[in-house]
Amino acid sequence: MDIYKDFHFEAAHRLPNVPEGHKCARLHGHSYQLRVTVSGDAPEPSGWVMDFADLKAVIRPVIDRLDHYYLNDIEGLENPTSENLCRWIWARLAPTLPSLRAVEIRETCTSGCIYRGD
Ligand SMILES: Nc1nc2c(c(=O)[nH]1)N=C([C@H](O)[C@H](O)COP(=O)(O)OP(=O)(O)OP(=O)(O)O)CN2
Ligand SMILES: [Zn+2]
Repeated sequence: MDIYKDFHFEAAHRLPNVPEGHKCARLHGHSYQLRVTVSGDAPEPSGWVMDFADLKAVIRPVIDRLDHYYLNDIEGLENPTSENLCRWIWARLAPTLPSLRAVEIRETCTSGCIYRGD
């Protein structure tokens, strides 16, 4: 069974490796949406995979590192595509969240990435 928790953060970025003239080479920002999914059984007596509050507590520090920052300045996010952002978040959650199933980032209403690990 999969459960998930949604978050959002505001951040600025530019993509340094796009072709000349690409709009994303310019500094711009997004209201990022993040969904983190974990999987497991939901046995009684808890009846849950894990407490949503515990999931939130694990993810919160990662959000705090991203919210209202210029992503390119963050180590490991020098090329802050959605794909690299998913990998970066995964690497920080996986050690304390062994049941991690997916990290999803939405940059805009129409664009995003789902990462399920390598
Ligand atoms: N595979 C990827 N492609 C692009 C990424 C990315 O992270 N991975 N990022 C961008 C830009 O960050 C851009 O801000 C978002 O791109 P786009 O979806 O083209 O944005 P629009 O608001 O213009 O979308 P429309 O729905 O087409 O208006 C670019 N590509
Ligand atoms: Zn962008």
